[in-house]
Amino acid sequence: MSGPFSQDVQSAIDATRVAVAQLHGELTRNGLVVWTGGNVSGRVPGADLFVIKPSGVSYAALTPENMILCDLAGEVVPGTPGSERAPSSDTAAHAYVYRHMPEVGGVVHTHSTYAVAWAARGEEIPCVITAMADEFGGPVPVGPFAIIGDDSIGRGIVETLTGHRSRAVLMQNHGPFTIGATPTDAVKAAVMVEDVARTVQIARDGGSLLPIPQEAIDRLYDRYQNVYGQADDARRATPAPDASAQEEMYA
Ligand SMILES: O=C(CO)[C@@H](O)[C@H](O)COP(=O)(O)O
Repeated sequence: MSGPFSQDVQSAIDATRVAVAQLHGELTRNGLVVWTGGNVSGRVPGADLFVIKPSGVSYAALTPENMILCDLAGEVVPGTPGSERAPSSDTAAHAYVYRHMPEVGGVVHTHSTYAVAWAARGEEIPCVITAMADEFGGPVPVGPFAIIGDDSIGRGIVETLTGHRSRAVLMQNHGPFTIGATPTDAVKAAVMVEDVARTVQIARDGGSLLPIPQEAIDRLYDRYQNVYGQADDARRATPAPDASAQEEMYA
């Protein structure tokens, strides 16, 4: 798709630019990145397009106008604001996720310390606290080692998270990638995965971890996804994998 766009699509692009630019501020506010590491993208509702940050640009300099509009092949849409700059080095990975997971509206990558430490060990985060059962419905899985810049990271994310309750994957030796129904939802998952990575690490440093029975994990997850919060919460737009599929995976 190339411009000029219909008024509806242009409005959606403009709103996505604002949201994605602002959400980068959450990565720095929550201490999930240093310098120019990490990135947020958002699908443009109603169009085969997404918005992502330019590569290697200071967080303080990110604005709606310098966000970059891409098609779902990961190509920059020429002639649009920001298109003169190189997009994020993870653009191909984000594009792959949007192509293969139509329910996903936002993708986030950070280098948050504790999550990266689990990724460096290639170790999934076990589900030993209720906050994890609520948010991720089980352990946070590890994805394969993948080279930056092509489809490999995207393939690893999609292969690992398809049919999985978790909206976060720890790409081995690299770090967390999270998905969500919206860009905000994906940023929330990035904040939460660092929080649980830190807490579980501290717990394990202090002694043995106590597992939560699968049946309790299922109940906590179901309640958090379907009862907690408000009925119009964006994450409700994404149907969660059913419990039986999860049980097979954990068997
Ligand atoms: O780890 C990586 C590359 O996967 C990134 O997080 C970079 O650290 C930030 O890259 P840009 O989005 O600025 O290109």
